[in-house]
Amino acid sequence: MAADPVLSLLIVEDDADFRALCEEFMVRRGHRVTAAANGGEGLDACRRTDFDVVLLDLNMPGLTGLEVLDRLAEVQPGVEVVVLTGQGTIDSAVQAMKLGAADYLTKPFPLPELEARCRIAADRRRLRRDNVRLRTLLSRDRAKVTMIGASPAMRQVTALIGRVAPTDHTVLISGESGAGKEVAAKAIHERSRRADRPMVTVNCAALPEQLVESELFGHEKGAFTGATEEQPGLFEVADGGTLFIDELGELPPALQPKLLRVLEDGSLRRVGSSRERRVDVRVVAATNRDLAAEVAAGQFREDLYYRVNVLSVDLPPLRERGDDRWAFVEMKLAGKAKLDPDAREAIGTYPWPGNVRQLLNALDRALILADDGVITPDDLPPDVCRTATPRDRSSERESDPPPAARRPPATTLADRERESVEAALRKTDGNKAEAARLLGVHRRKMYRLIERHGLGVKPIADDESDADADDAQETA
Ligand SMILES: Nc1ncnc2c1ncn2[C@@H]1O[C@H](COP(=O)(O)OP(=O)(O)OP(=O)(O)O)[C@@H](O)[C@H]1O
Repeated sequence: MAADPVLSLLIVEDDADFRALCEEFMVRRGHRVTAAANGGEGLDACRRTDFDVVLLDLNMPGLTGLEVLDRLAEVQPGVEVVVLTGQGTIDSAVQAMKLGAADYLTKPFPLPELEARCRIAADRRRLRRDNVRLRTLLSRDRAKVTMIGASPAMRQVTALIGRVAPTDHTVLISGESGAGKEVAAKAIHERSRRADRPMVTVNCAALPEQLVESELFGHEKGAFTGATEEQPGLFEVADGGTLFIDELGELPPALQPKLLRVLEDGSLRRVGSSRERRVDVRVVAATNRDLAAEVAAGQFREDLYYRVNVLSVDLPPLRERGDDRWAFVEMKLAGKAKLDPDAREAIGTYPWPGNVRQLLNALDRALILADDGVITPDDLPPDVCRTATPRDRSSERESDPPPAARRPPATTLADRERESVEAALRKTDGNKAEAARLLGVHRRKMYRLIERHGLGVKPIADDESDADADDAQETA
C-alpha cells in the first residue's frame, strides 16, 4: 500500500512547550511543519507558504485565534484550520467553526488524534480542489464551437460531421497539427445526443507514458507509488458523454488492448482494481499520423484501428482550403486592424505548415505589433514574410522562388507531417522547443516526430538546453 500523504502544517501556538510537543510529533510522523509563536508570525508564514492545514490556538496574547482565522480567509483562502482550545472555551470553538474552521480539539488531546483530524481536514481540501479541477475540465468544453471555412473541402467536412455526429459510433479524425481536429470533435459532440453531457479531452502525447493508463482508466488507492487516493479515470468522468482522445497514435502499445475492450463493451478496470466497471462513452479520436501505415508497420493494433475507424473525417490542411484563410483573418482582425497589401500577399502565399493554429498565432502577434491599425509584413513572423515576395521586388520571384514553392506538394499524411516538421525546424534554426511551439505540439511529441522522420537524433542534453531556452524565453 502507498504511504499516507505528507502534510504541510502550520502550528500557531503561544505555549512554547505545547508547540514543541506538537511539532516534534508531527515531524516524527513525516510531515513538514512550521511553528509560529503568535498570530502575527502565523499570518506571515501563510503569506510565504501554502499549507494544507493550520493548527490554531484560540487563546493567545496579541492577535486572538479568532482574529487570525478571520484574516486567514484573505491571506490564504481555502486553507483548512483545526482550532485548539482549552477547557471552557467551547463557545469560541463554535464561533471559530462559524468563521470557517474545519474542526476543533479541546486540550489535552492525544497527539495521534490531532494527526487524524489534520488528515481529514487535508482530504477535505484536496476534494474541494479536485472538484474545482473537474468542473473546469468539464466547463472548458461547454462553449459552442463555430467551424469556420466555406471552401469546398471544408463544406464537405462540415456535411460529413453533420452525418456522423448523431450516430454514436466511434469517429477517427485525421489531419495535420493545428488543422482543427479538436474543433471538429467538439462539433461532432455538440451535434450528438450527448450534447448536454460533457466532452472530456485527453491528449496521449502530452502525458508521460506511465500516466496515460491511470488518467484514462483511473486507479485505486495504493495501486502504485504516489497513488494516495483512488481516482476515477477520464472514461468515468466522461460517462454519458464523449471522450476525445487526441493523438491516438501515441497511445502506448500496452494500453491498446485495454482501449479496445472499453470500445467493444464499455467495460474497464481501474489500475490496481479487479472490479469491472461499465461506462457509456462515445469516443472520438484524432491523429496526425497515418494510422493505416502504422498498422502495416506493426506499430498500431489492427483490431483497434478498425474499431476506432468506424467513421473517419479527414481534415484538409489549411493550404488546401482555398480562401478559408481570409475567413480566419477577418474573424481575428474583426475591425481592429487591416492588412497592408504586402502583408496580405505574405499571408496568401505562405503554406502555413502549422495550419489554423499557426495562422491565428501569427495574427495575434501582428495585432500586438501593428502601428495605427495597419499590419505590415514586419508585424508577421519572419518566416511568413520570407516566403512572400514584396510587390516592389516582384522580379526576384521568378529567379529565386521560395523553398516551399519549389517542392512538389506532399501527397500522404506522413509526407505532410514530415514537411511540417522540416519547415518548423528550418524556421526556428533547429530549435526543437520553438519548432514544437510553432506547430502547437508538445515538446515530447516533437522529439518523436523528429526521430520518426529521421530528421536528427536527439542527444539527451538537448532536452535540457531546449528547456532552458524555453524557460529563458518565458521569464524574459
Ligand atoms: N474550422 C475552424 N473554425 C474555427 N477555429 C478553428 C478551426 N480550425 C481550427 N481552429 C482553431 O485553430 C486552433 C487549433 O485547432 P485544434 O486545436 O482543433 O487543432 P488540432 O488539429 O486538434 O491540433 P493538434 O493536432 O495539435 O491537437 C484552435 O485555436 C482552434 O480554435
